[in-house]
Amino acid sequence: MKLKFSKMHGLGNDFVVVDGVRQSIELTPEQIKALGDRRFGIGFDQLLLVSAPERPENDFRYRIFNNDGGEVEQCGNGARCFVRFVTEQRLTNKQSIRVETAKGVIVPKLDKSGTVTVDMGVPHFAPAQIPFVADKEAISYPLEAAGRTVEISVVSMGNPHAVQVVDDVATAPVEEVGKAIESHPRFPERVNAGFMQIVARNEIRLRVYERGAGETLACGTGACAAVVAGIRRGLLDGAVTVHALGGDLTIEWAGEGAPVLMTGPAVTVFTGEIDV
Ligand SMILES: N[C@@H](CCC[C@H](N)C(=O)O)C(=O)O
Repeated sequence: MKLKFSKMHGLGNDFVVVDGVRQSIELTPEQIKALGDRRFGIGFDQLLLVSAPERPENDFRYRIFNNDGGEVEQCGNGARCFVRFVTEQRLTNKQSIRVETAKGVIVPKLDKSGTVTVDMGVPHFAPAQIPFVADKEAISYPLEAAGRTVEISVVSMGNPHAVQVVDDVATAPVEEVGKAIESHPRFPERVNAGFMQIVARNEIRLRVYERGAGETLACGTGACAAVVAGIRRGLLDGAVTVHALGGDLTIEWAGEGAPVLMTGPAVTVFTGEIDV
């Protein structure tokens, strides 16, 4: 089968985006893993499969796969690339698009400047909703990982996040500790591990060791989770610039029960066709 795709990125978090509206596509986890190989395949952090919605009031459905082949619930940078993709491919001319994900509908909007703002939905904190093994809900929890005790906040942005505050992201042991947290037994569905440095009440630096992909240059849901965790810990105010390795995002959150808004760029690098 010939598969047409676009190679895209959001701040260097890179994607292969596939049109499942006009092509009929079923990919196995092994095929996704092979396509994701940076030497023998195309290479990407996540593959996004765009298809027709299940419910008529929505515009599209999109499914997200990590480069280890596993399907996940949500992807912030991917949501922005999704909007640019359906616009560039002329699958819609709407500016505000309702898209079904594995964890509900999100509503990204393409701004006139070319950036995309996404309503990423309401964050959740109850251990069962992450899922995270804990006796009761708390703002933060001590966790043993890679021979140290770290203090993490847990946040579900549809997908699971564990965020810790560090003095300096440049020297934080992201690979070692991130890997240990990602597959820690207290996270039965694994987790994305965020390392956040507070620069000011409206500015952070962030690195994320992503579940199923390793450290990426940026993680949209990770940025949302970090800002929400920082606000709940009393360290940040409601609108924050997040400096990721690949560039900046703006994250806004009005507090408990409110949705998180994420604004940032989405770029098409090239289009192609590959045999699968
Ligand atoms: N890069 C993403 C998140 C992708 C999914 C994540 N690795 C998971 O397993 O939950 C983003 O921009 O949010």
